[in-house]
Amino acid sequence: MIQTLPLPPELRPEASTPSLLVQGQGLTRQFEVDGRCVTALHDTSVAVRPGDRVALLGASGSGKSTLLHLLGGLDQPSSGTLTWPALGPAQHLRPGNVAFVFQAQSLMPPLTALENIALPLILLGQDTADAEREAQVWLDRLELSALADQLPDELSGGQAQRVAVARALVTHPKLVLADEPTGQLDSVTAQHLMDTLLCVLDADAALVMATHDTGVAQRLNDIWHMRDGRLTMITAARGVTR
Ligand SMILES: Nc1ncnc2c1ncn2[C@@H]1O[C@H](COP(=O)(O)OP(=O)(O)OP(=O)(O)O)[C@@H](O)[C@H]1O
Repeated sequence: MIQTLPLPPELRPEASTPSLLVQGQGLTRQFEVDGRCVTALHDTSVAVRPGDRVALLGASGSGKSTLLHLLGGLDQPSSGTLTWPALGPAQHLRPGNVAFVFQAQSLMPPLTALENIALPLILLGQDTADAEREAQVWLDRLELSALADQLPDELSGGQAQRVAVARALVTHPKLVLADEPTGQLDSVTAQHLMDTLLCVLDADAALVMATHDTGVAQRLNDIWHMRDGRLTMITAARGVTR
């Protein structure tokens, strides 16, 4: 039988830590499908701190995407509380403080690689020329300079995901949520993407990444294991931590 983990002290309802990037307590998310209630996430409590590197590991349908969407404010829990103590109210999270990298095909098709990367800065009110100058710096940093003028459908899967990483990080977000970003890449390209992401991520930014790939998960510091909508175990690189 699957049991929900007991709450560590920092996640108990009375605890509130201003430095936490996101804190979820007793999160449940239910969907109605064909008149039937599907519980995608059951009574799950999590906290993410600056500098955390977390892999969210679990089978298909275990609730990884549902949890990521809640943590990034893309969706709301059916019950439970969700706060971003160090980031402010949900409506101020994106773009800027929180960024997503999805599995594939998340770039804007009519925009070039450079324009895609500049877009979050423009949405934040930056002048287009300045935003594109910063985007060019990210293209250079990720060894994508030659692809500046390419449209998304002219890029390989690995190149498109590197552009998506640059677009996510261009605002220096404090919380990066990645939903199987290597899911459609071969293993060499996947490891290259992980190398890039871990190298260019700000040290005080947190990364939470959903993956099916234990090799990818081992590159991060903590592994949150999910099963049937529950967080069943948290492990560190060298063993069970709770
Ligand atoms: N918008 C939705 N409407 C209805 N059901 C949903 C919705 N989103 C998720 N679910 C259901 O919730 C459960 C968990 O889905 P979720 O996508 O979070 O799992 P996952 O672990 O990310 O899976 P995968 O690895 O395949 O992406 C599944 O049964 C799924 O069908």
